Amino acid sequence: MPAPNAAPRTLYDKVFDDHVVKSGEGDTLIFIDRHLVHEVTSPQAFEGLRNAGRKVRRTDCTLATVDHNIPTASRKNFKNVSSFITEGDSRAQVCALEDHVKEFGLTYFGMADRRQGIVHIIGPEQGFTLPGTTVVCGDSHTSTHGAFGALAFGIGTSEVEHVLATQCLPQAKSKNMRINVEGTLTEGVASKDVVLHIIGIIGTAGGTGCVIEFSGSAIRSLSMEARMSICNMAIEGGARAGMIAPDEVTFKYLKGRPLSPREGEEWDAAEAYWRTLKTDPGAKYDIEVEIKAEDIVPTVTWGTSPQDVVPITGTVPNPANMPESRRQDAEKALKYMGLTADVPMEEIKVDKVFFGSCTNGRIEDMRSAARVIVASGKNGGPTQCAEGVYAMVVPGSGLVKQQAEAEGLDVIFKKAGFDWREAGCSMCLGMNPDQLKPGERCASTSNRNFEGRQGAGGRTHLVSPAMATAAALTGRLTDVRKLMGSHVSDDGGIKITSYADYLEPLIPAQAVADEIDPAAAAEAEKAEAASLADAAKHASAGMPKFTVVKGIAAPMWEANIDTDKIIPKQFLKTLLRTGLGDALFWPARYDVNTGEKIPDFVLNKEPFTKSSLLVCTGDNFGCGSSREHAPWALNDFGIRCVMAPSFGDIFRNNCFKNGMLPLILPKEDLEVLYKDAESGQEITVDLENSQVVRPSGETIKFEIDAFRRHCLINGLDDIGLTLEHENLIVEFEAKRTANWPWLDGVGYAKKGKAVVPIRAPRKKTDW
Ligand SMILES: CC(C)[C@H](C(=O)O)[C@@H](O)C(=O)O
Ligand code: SF4
Repeated sequence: MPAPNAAPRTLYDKVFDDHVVKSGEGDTLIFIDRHLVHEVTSPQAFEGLRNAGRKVRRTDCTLATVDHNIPTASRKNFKNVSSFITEGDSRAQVCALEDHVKEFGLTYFGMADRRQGIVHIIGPEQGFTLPGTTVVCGDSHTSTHGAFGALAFGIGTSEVEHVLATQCLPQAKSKNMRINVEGTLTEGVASKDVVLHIIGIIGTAGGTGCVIEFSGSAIRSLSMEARMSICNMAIEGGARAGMIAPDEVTFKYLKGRPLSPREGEEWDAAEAYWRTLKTDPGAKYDIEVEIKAEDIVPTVTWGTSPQDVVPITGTVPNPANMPESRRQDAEKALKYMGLTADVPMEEIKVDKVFFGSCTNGRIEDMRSAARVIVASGKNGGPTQCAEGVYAMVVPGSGLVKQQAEAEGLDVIFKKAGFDWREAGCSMCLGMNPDQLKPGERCASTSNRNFEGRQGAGGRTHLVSPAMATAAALTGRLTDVRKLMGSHVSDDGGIKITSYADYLEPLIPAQAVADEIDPAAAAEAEKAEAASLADAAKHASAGMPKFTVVKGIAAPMWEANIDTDKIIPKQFLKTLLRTGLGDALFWPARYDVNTGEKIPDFVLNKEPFTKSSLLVCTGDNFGCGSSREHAPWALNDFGIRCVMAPSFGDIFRNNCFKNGMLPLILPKEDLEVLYKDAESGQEITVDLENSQVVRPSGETIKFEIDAFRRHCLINGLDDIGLTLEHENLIVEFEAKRTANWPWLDGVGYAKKGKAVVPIRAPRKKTDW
């Protein structure tokens, strides 16, 4: 592709430019190459599609699986979802996805398919994720796929519907940020330690509004799996996406995957394009961070935000030594975590160990953990889980599990007393039965240590797979290097197999294409085009309008109010967009033991029970998960506008999609409005005149993107607006087929046809 402009560009600029369907006023409309779908964030999207009489535009570029809700117990006796999942809401959500994939003709890796697993594990595993592609999913950790040089980001449910209907998304261009890690990582330091260290430095809001490119010799030295762990947590650094330029390591990983370009001419063309995907010399980054690999040691979190990190060799931080702005948050975190300042981290005892998640549920993670068990034995250290510690290993996909079993890793784990489970998200967020009890402390290889994340009242310490294993063996947070001793770089004698032995080819495209009658296919394409053109005519004002909102404003001061806090996991199992108001801020609003309202919490106090605005002086409101349930819950409570110094990117987008206003204001103005809010007097947010009116009548002017403002004031439905550009989308698709033919779902069936799931070769599903 010729570069649209001659100035040196970053990797992000290049991938963005190559996907522009339409630029001009407002956001740029970009084409989406790959859409991953899971059961939690899709039911309302499919419902919206059905109600509007729309179809899934590109079934060949869409892949669905179930991961969040499913039990990780043995599937030996699995017959179907209805009989296997006993918890009603979880079952309903999984069954809903099964119905939707049938209705809309999507490729689906269900529980009886060994390729089922966490969305962010199966995409790369299948070669669905490719360099230079745009990848989205209704899930914040979509950033994982950026490890391939893809532009991959999480979206909310309204955007899921948008992509299903149009295969496009309106996107604002993010800023370019580079994090350069130079040098050699020292023994016993994993990529998880690198990313925890980075987040400790930049903070959870450090990457807000940016796409981070991770570069430098230390990053280049990492395997694809280790790179994925880094990009996975770019979202914890507040970034829209994380990216790493593709190189030989990437190409080697992708060769032979079921959905990778086919070897020969197609592969060669793809590789030639991929080699152009690197930042040009002289390209400018808006923010640059330099990190020395040698400074990184095994790292662990102590608090309730992923930025609360400390070297394992350190002590629990003392809020008294922190800057004033962080003190209150730190005291609250220590209280929640049940920790005392200045205690050595290695003295902290754990009750549980969780091994898995989209951060660290891959085969290399399993190997590194198994190696610790073997090395500890060789050193005369413990080889069994410490007394009273329950440790679970949850592979990220059925194929990871199968490969680990072929390598004998399951035996090493089981002998050491670990529980060997089936694939899924599991205790990473506990939407299934795998949860911590109140007060329980867990060393976890996952990515979020928010309050209540792994279970109400549970306490999470984020660590690498090796560190999690060390904690399981000793019963406390432990510097894994002590257990490894001289065996720190030893392979532990573990038999390594090739992933290729566990991948099965999908139904060859030709086999399915042959079955299609060309006349019928042409007819179907015509009908599809007509239906899309018809849908375009219905570009409508379908959203509630936002003009002027006058009302009580709830004051809040905390920084990093994440979407888990706004609406925790147990309320994500709904199939509706409504009815979540009572659950808003559930962990802070209700007593975890009695379920009674906490009188001190602002929304439980008069007059704030009737708030229609929220003023937050803390940064990064709505960070974390992509759950659109957060704005839905605020909306259902009656809150139409949140004012804060900064927002999590996905949350902010989700607000706009629901006719709500996430308003960024300077801290000084927010301090003033906070006091007004505290007084219980009404504040007016006047979008028509771009001003906030204080109770005194004094006005505070604000700026907001003109196009967003126009859409909010007129209640314009984004999908309808995109469908008005049907001709441009068709044009882009034709160009895409000509330039990047491997993206047209080649490994799947012909465009518009779903792949028939591969049958399990044996009856039992316990692979
Ligand atoms: C359920 C989903 C919306 C959520 C996310 O976006 O991250 C989940 O995967 C999580 O990790 O909290
Ligand atoms: S972060 Fe956890 S819950 Fe979210 S997708 Fe990854 S494994 Fe699943």
